[in-house]
Amino acid sequence: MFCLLVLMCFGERLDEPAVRAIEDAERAWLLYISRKLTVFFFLPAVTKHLFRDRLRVAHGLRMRQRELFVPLIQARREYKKRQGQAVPTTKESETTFQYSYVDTLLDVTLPEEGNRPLTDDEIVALCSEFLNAGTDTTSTGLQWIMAELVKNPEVQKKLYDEIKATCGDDDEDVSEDKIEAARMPCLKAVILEGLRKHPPGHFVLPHKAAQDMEVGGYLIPKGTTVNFMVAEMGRDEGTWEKAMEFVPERFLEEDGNKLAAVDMYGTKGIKMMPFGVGRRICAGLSIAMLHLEYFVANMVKEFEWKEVADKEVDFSEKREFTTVMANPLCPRLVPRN
Ligand code: HEM
Repeated sequence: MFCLLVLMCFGERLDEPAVRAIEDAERAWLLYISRKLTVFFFLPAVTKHLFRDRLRVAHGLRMRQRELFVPLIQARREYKKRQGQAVPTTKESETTFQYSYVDTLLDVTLPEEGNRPLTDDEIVALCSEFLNAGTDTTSTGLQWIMAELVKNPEVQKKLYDEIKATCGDDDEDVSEDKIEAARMPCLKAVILEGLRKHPPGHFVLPHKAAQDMEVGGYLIPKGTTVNFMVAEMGRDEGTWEKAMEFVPERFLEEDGNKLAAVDMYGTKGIKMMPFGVGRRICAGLSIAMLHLEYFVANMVKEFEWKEVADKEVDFSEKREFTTVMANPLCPRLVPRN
């Protein structure tokens, strides 16, 4: 997942050591900021003096990201300059992709600051956010979904039948085009049910009340930090029948052949919000859904996922950057052919 996100971010297919170096730098940054920097939410004018060593360490970690990212950003700047000219048949054309997230950042200008472009430091921070936001979330979601498929073989069988009906005896991947063309309602329902029961983030990012609000008789004063109990919403027995069971059919029309209307954006009402809702909704919702559909479909197409006797699926949770399986999934994979 990380390799894929690095490619999308910088538009370059890097070799394994280079990807690992970026992954290590990102993990170190993420662990440090989530464990040590939350203290600065409180009285920052005071805490920034009391805990200045923490700021120094965080600065060092950011410099490491800078060291790794800036050459890639610079390469992309030069690639963009050359675009329009004939692309030479060199190593570059095999490993360099036509579009990347960095390209979009290089095009950004800030009208309120005299139309200046983003600085390298700002681009580094945004790339870091992109890599962190898009990897652990999707891989955590994927692990929970596969765990449910191991525990519910009859659902896995239904999904495999849908995949076979879509691909026939085709040996190739279940491609994005096939998923879109065939619609694959069972696949989509499995993903939605997985995200309802096991949202990778049990909270969204901290939000702030823009004005005084009354909610359920309580005053939320302007400026208050607020958050939302994402997991509890998806597991609410008042909203969802058999909330703690894995029932993808709840997202299908009665005849089971069509996906029922699902409002992931919260425009009509909010019953689950694994990606948040409203203005700050996950910027990667569509790509995340596509990644989950693609990986689940292909992993089920290639293997039957079975429970192992002394390594039963354990749905206990552990809070890391996302809420992961406390005891990671250890299934037996039986090749389909
Ligand atoms: C299953 C996978 C994913 C889940 C469950 C997920 C969930 C979320 C959630 C809950 C938020 C916070 C929303 C809020 O504060 O209201 C968020 C924000 C964000 N996500 Fe995702 N995400 C996923 C995948 C991705 C991917 C693949 C990308 C990028 C490629 C991405 C990029 C972002 C960004 C940039 C933000 C910050 C948006 C902002 O602050 O305005 N996410 N995501």
